[in-house]
Amino acid sequence: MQVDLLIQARWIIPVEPAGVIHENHSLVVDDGKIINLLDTASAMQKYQPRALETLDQHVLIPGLINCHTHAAMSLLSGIADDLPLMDWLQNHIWPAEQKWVSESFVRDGTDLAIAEMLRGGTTCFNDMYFFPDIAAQQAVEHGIRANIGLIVFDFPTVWAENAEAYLSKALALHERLRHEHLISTSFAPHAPYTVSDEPLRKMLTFADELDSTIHMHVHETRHEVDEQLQKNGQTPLQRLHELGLLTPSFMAVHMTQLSADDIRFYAETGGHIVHCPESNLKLASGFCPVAACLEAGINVALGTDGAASNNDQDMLAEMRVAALLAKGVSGNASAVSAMQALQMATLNGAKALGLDDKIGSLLVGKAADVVAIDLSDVETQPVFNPLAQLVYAASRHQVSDVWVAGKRLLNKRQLTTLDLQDLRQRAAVWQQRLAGF
Ligand SMILES: CSC[C@H]1O[C@@H](n2cnc3c(O)ncnc32)[C@H](O)[C@@H]1O
Ligand SMILES: [Zn+2]
Repeated sequence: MQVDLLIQARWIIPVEPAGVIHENHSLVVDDGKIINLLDTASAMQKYQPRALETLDQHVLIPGLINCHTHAAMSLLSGIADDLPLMDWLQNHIWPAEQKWVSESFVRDGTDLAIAEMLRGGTTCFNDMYFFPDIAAQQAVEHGIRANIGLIVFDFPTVWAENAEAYLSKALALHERLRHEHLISTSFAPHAPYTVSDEPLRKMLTFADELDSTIHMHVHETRHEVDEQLQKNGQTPLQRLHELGLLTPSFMAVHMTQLSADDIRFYAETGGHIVHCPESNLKLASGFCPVAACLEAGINVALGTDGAASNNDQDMLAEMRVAALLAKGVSGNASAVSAMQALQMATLNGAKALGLDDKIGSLLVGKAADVVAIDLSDVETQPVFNPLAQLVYAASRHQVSDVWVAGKRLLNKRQLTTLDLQDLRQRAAVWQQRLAGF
């Protein structure tokens, strides 16, 4: 039988079923989808591939899903470091965004982030930023999968002048992107402290009508919770629940401030958590009690956050930090195993985005969003356990090949849809512009 692509790999970790590691198996791809996963000897008998890839020192995994970022902020990496969230945001980032963020900024910044993400094995990103139309356009142009945030604030920014305008732009953009096969959308109200009740209620009506997910920063810092408690006598989570936002369509990003009661209650809502351990550590915001959340049955995905608070878009690193931090925080070396960390970076992200029928694992029938990592480097030898080497030792420089919907976007470390020299030049222009800021 003729097929588009056959990838022979030394190891394949499909993520579903959990815990399985195949050795000397092949992934068979046709028309952008996985059509079989079987031992290589049988695969070679059964299929005549139009393209054959032999990766005999590599581990194959599902594409990593960066479930929370602000891609274009890659152009702001390093402009304000070593500060707590509100100082960083109000005194540095928001003034810079107000002055510099434009369509061309978002185009160049998103391209930079897409290149970094693809070179690090990320095949899908969940974005929340100004000019989301441009982020979507760049994702389509470069062939990466993206969930685009239809942003909502309650004050004027470079994207819209008031809540009404954010919502009408959101609806128009959702309509425009509806038929893009690599693109989905979420409503993305920035945070409980930047959007008041009325626009949240309106947004929820639209989200219900369109059966849309919602993506929001929640309980990021102690300050956020204390300030809202003082103002309204409610925590942000209690307020969002009263407004009806907390459902299985809700992604709460950060969630570093959670009591045992909060965890129990949030688990009952069916909402998802997006854990961003590196950004939380760098801003000293705290940490999400991931082991307890998973134990309570909450789906926890992983994100990098923007490169201005991380300062990279490296999901392999995020996985490792998530596993190590969970062990440290819980005092339990078994908390967040290597397998759980990989699930958080793949299948759990797909579940949070409502895309687990399409991506997140290497099950037959899903899209061929696939990443190969070369474990032959001395740094990852010997390979007693490819999963442990992947999570605890491998670096993103070992990501050799990446496919999205069967299209090869990284070929032996070379990007196929982006030019590094051009990216460097565009980044340099923005660096000069912003230098005096
Ligand atoms: C709605 S556009 C995104 C908006 O969010 C800002 N931002 C980036 N990182 C964080 C964070 O960790 N918490 C809160 N807000 C953040 C970004 O600068 C944009 O203004
Ligand atoms: Zn964020």
